[in-house]
Amino acid sequence: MNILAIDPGSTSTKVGVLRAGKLVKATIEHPRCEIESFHAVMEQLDYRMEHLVRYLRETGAEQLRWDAVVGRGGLVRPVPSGVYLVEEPLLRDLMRGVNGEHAANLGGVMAHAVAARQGAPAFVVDPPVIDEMWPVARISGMAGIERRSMFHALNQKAAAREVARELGKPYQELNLIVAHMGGGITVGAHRKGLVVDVNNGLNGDGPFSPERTGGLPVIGVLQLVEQGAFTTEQLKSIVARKGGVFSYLGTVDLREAEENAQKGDRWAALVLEAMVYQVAKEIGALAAALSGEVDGIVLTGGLAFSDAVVSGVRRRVAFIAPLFVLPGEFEIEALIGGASRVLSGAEEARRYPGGTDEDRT
Ligand SMILES: Nc1ncnc2c1ncn2[C@@H]1O[C@H](COP(=O)(O)OP(=O)(O)O)[C@@H](O)[C@H]1O
Ligand SMILES: CCCC(=O)OP(=O)(O)O
Repeated sequence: MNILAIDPGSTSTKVGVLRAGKLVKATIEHPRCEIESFHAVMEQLDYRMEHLVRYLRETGAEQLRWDAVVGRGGLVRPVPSGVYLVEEPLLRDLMRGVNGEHAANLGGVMAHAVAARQGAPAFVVDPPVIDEMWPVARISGMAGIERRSMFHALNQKAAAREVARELGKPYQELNLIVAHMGGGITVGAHRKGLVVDVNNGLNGDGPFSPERTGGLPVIGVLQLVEQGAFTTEQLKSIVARKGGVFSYLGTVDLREAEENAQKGDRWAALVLEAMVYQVAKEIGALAAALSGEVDGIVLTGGLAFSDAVVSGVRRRVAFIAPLFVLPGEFEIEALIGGASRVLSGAEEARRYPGGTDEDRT
């Protein structure tokens, strides 16, 4: 089988080519200044496609006949976990960004563009909006504002399934707490195969991260608006891209922040300790949500490469359950895996619902 996987991130496009059973992965980096010259995510489509096509040409993959092309799913309407065929309603919702702007919206659109040239199917797998939250987790504390499922679903599910394999049990029989710790951080309670509670990774919820604020004291935010310190657009950008470690230390690179802390920068050390503390608190909260019935805690994402982060979280949560550390992310493998399961008939591709405005929540 030949499968192409496309995983657009904020400043890179990760690519996976499965060819004769062998997976080759690559990261196409996009300089921040080039990305920032676009106003909207979808305006980057031609730019990202040019880079992708050049990569495929240079690696000799342009000539391949794809059995499927699979992209990271975006911020579409809430859907159950699974592999989705990219058809008109899904394509339209990705392009409109019905649930928000994010580079991931480009994944399914790019996959469709490549696949359509050859009449191959295009898929997305476990988009960030998959919604398995139980009703009690949806109540926010204010009528009219609902907590919504928006998280690193693809990597969290892949990491959880990997730990289930290690434990020799089906994912559907385990209770796991998975912390994806990258530029953004989401922590999910996986109860018997369903993510029943998770912080919204983009809208200001949960722990702060290298580039996101996480949950903030609401009155403090309102005061900033009243004082005219920021427009709402600026605040949204801080919440999603320029908050967290960046707002305190001026970098989103944890290695740089750790180096400064090791050289004696006590403020940097305190900020990093606070991030670790908030991750541990989130894990503890979800342990309570699962009534203490936790088979394992999984740490994944780029920050799981950091000994200081892992040992800091371990120190505070080891009493709950055994810790599994899977540094980095497995999104390309999860995309290829999803497409392979559909092509081999092990799983049926799901159809994204019709997509009329009336349907939308
Ligand atoms: N070896 C490492 N030690 C500490 N931090 C690391 C290491 N490798 C990557 N990181 C940090 O992980 C974060 C990026 O994680 P990643 O999962 O790649 O995020 P994303 O996919 O969200 O961009 C950055 O803050 C980066 O500095
Ligand atoms: C939480 C939704 C997905 C997301 O935020 O991904 P990145 O952290 O890779 O931007």
